Amino acid sequence: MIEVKDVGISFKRNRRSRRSFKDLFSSRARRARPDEFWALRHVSFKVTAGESIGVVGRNGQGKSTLLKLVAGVILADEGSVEVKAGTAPLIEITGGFVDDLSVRDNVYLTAGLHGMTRRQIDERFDDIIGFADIGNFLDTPYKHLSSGMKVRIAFSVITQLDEPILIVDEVLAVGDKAFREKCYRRIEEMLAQGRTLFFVSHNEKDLRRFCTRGLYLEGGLLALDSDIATVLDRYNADYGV
Ligand SMILES: Nc1ncnc2c1ncn2[C@@H]1O[C@H](COP(=O)(O)OP(=O)(O)OP(=O)(O)O)[C@@H](O)[C@H]1O
Repeated sequence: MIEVKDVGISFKRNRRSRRSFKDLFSSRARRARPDEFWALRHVSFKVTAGESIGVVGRNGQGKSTLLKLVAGVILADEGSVEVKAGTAPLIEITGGFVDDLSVRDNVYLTAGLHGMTRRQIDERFDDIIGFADIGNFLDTPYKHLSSGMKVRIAFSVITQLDEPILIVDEVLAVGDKAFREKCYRRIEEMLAQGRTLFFVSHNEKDLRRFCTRGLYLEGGLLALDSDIATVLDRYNADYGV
């Protein structure tokens, strides 16, 4: 379902140092500047349908970047990422929502972008809003919601999409305990339906609960790709307290 081959992506540390016009025409090697670094490099793995994968690693080791590559939000500088099915990503707190649009409009926009018709969205609208349980804020601009409310509505929408691959970054951590548990049950239901999951978390219990396989990123490299227990043991041995 997913094939990531020798993928690399580089970022600039300093946004103000622009690429010169000359750089555009020079080779990739020449373009490698001291202020560029590889957030991910030489990363390869394959995922089959129905697998649930936990991505672990310390802060800044490339976990969210990997999720964004799989979601197609960013493109690799090296190698290839092939994703043979649609993805429902919840990677940033904003959930890809537009700040100035109301909650209602954002629901229609996001679901529409994932191929749902207006009628299909109308049918699921009450379920989406009911699950999020955000009270009477349907016509409020998204930017005025609290972080927890933003995540509630974003999670609710993306889990109502029919996309086979669910991608969830740590954002759920801002939800309150009761809502998190509701989300986790929803994720379990989706796994039982055979969906594929990519999950980033710093919570070992959650990783063990949902994931069968782990990818351990260290310094942008894939340090270990194994069953989740082995990956967590290794991560704990390296950095556990
Ligand atoms: N758009 C960007 N421009 C420049 N640097 C970036 C960009 N996105 C990510 N980075 C950098 O790439 C590295 C990897 O970031 P990433 O968000 O993937 O880490 P992470 O493992 O998800 O971290 P955390 O556990 O803190 O969420 C970091 O050094 C980060 O600063």
